[in-house]
Amino acid sequence: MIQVENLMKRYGNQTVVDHISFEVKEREIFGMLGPNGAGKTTTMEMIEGLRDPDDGKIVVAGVDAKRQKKKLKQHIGMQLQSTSLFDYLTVKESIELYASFYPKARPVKELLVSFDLQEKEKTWVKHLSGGQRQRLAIAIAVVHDPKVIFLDEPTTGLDPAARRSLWDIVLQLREEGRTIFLSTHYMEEAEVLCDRIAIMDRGKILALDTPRELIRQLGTNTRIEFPSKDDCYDSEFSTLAGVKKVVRLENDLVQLHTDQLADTLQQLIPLADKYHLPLNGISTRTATLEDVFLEQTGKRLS
Ligand SMILES: Nc1ncnc2c1ncn2[C@@H]1O[C@H](COP(=O)(O)OP(=O)(O)OP(=O)(O)O)[C@@H](O)[C@H]1O
Repeated sequence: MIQVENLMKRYGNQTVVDHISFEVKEREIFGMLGPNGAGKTTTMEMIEGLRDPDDGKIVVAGVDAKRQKKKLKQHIGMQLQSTSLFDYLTVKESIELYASFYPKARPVKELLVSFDLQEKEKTWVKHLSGGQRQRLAIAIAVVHDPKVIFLDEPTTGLDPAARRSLWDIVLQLREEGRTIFLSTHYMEEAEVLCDRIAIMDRGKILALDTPRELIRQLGTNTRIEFPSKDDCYDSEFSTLAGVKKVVRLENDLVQLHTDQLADTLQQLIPLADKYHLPLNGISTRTATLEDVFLEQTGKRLS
């Protein structure tokens, strides 16, 4: 549904999107995960025809995004980081306004129901909660029934309940047969929603696959973390059963990557006893996309 080849964008002498290529399949939720400034918005807005690339090819639903911008608009819906809404229009009036921009639009009532905004139809935009505002922004993005929807960090700033309710909406959009391109810096969001994820940092795609496969490629499935001020015991940690890697984190934390959690812990406790190492605050967890990100970039996403 989307093909991107060798896409590049420069601002001054900074290359913010560095020759990236990828494809998004039909009816897929495709996520771009990366920290602030990674180049996600720039990439998304080039695909949407809002920014001109310096190089590369973009085809969306068979339309050349660089040359056929008018045609492109019929096929795509966008929720930008700052979708313009008018404070003193009601929810219903806002949808009607955006619907009037297109020759054919979905019935307003249907959108109010789909986005759980019936009770707010007469409420001014100014008085909506963050979650309701985002739901309205997405309702407006799909008012012309587009095949492809772009959501730029749709849940940033929302509380957990509003975030989950928005996830349901995104899943529903896919159920309706749409293709969704989403950017986020929340790993959980990427893990829950996305069929495939591109991990982006400094303008480059570092890894691209399903969340499950990205985690599987790490090789070890469990992380043990505990405070450890200096690295003099790290070589001993690396000999513990199951430990494949010892990583020093910021804040005097050490992380053991293991595929035999119970065995590692069984050997770690006597070792800590022997050297009087406090294991206060020790935690164990299954590997996540955060670990994939750490592995790829050497830094934490959150
Ligand atoms: N119009 C512009 N002029 C100059 N530099 C820009 C412009 N837009 C973005 N940049 C720079 O390009 C880089 C990538 O920005 P971009 O907004 O695409 O990243 P992002 O991954 O979407 O981050 P965020 O999550 O903060 O939106 C940043 O260093 C940013 O400062």
